[in-house]
Amino acid sequence: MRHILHRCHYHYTAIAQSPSTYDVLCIPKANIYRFGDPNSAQPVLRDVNWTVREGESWAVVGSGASEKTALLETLLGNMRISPPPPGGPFPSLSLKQSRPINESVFLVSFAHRQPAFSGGAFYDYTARYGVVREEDRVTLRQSMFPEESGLVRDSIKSFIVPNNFSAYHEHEQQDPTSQKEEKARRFEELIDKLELGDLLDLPLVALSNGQTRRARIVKALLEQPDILLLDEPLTGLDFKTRPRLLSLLHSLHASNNPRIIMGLRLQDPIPEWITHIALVQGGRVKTGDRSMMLNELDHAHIRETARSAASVVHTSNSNSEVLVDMQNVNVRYHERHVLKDINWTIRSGDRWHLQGANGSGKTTLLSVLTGDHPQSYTQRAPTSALTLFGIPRVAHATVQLRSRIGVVSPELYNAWPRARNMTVWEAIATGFDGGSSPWTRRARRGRRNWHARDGGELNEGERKWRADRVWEVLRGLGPHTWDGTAQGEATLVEEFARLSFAEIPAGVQSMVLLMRALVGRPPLVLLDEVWAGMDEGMVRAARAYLREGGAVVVVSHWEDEVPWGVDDGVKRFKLENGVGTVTMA
Ligand SMILES: Nc1ncnc2c1ncn2[C@@H]1O[C@H](COP(=O)(O)OP(=O)(O)OP(=O)(O)O)[C@@H](O)[C@H]1O
Repeated sequence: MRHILHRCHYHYTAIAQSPSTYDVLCIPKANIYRFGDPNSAQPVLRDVNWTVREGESWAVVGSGASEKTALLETLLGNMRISPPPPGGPFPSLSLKQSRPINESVFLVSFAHRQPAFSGGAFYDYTARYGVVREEDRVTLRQSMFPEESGLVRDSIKSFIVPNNFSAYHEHEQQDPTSQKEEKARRFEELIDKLELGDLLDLPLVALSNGQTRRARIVKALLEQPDILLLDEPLTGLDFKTRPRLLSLLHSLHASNNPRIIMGLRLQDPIPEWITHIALVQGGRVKTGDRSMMLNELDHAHIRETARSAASVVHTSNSNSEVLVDMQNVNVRYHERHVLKDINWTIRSGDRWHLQGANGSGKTTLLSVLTGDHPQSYTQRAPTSALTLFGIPRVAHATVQLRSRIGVVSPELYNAWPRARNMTVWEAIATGFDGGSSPWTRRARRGRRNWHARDGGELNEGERKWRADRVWEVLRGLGPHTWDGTAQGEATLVEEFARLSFAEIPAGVQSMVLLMRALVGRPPLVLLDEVWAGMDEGMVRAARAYLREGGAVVVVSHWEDEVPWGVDDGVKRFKLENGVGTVTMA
């Protein structure tokens, strides 16, 4: 594609012109490097030539989450632009020069989920389901107004600018009371538009994934940035919330309050109000208006083929073994009755799509099924029953259930320890027992041996089976499968297995956690929002791989992310107002 070399227009030079000609951002023909890397190093992005003008609405679309994120990070000032844009190291030009970049440009990313806050240790995310601990009691409302809720100590209050309104609206010079009122008014409006009103007094830890994501967007908007970068904002949002959010973002963007730039995956639909697209692929950025770039996207976007691939091998029938049997299962948190008399049977070979709006109880239901939820113990006769693998839940040790149910979920991803020096191979191998280390304590002191399910060590035959199985999964889902060529399998797989888990990109970490869930050949696999952050090639490889194997439950708000079609006999379990219903596809 022919690149037009843009000249950057500063705010102060453009001010006499029509407002539509202002440049909001400008990177004029430059390479992007990580800070600390010299110009002789390999740039993260090459020959970027990109101008965003006032009035344009941009999406940054990328095939790999890491490249797309690199461009968004550049806008945040976290990458080095060489040569730098005229007037300074940052690409944002039309903004108030007096405002530091960390106040004027914000990024809220759903592609790269929050890493664990636990300094590298595995933290117990199941704590959310039990009695909420004192330190987790911060409510949604308090988190939005920390300076007023006692969460900020008096001694540091004077260092906090109540909000950024005075810096932002220099000419308005609002007094502190009207600033507060304005912030409160905006808060009410946003809470209403994103339907968070009923949740304001819940502890943050009690919010579902979709509720948390909406809350993070509100929090960022209350900080009044000039530009809000939203990376994959539709991830994990239910189908009713998506148009609401998009319409809110459109109206905010139209009034420059703030300007929105969206990060999207190649496979995501482009909202109709987006006028321009920056396509990040193979270390280069192509930019242009919507109609021109949609052609580029079609070209870049290899349509999913897995659905039409060879038909599935394993399917269930009414004689297949019952793995899970729920009879009148209920979960309550005080007056909130989240699951009401749920009846659900999962058989060997079943393919389930678990559906329901944000907050409808999907994660809660899965946590009952894995035995992580304390209320899984209270589902007993005569009122209810929870039978797992043929025996009542209460008769199972929870650790044993972990080796029989493979799980990938946002909670697991967030909680996964990253500071430890764990290789990709070891991370996958933890899947046999569902813990976070494959080795016994003694092994860590020098003699490496596998954990066994009873806490002891394994014999040689079992050790060999496990090691072979890790390599098998790596061959089935490793990097050579993501580009569809399957080239260089042996070398790629070996090199990949040796990488540090903590240092691979977020989408690749998701892929490794999927391999971990599958490695032990568990009879039941639960995949909750498993595709977040993965690029299209990974999704395609994973979907093709998942067409075989044991019973699988997929949680996704996107019908086309479910790896099976009608012909594969996929069944749907839908939660609505706490009630579950089964529908066949
Ligand atoms: N400790 C708690 N106290 C009160 N309510 C809670 C608690 N934990 C969860 N909830 C509520 O239970 C409901 C179900 O949450 P859950 O995480 O199961 O939803 P979900 O269907 O998985 O949503 P999403 O699609 O957003 O991930 C939510 O409305 C949530 O706020």
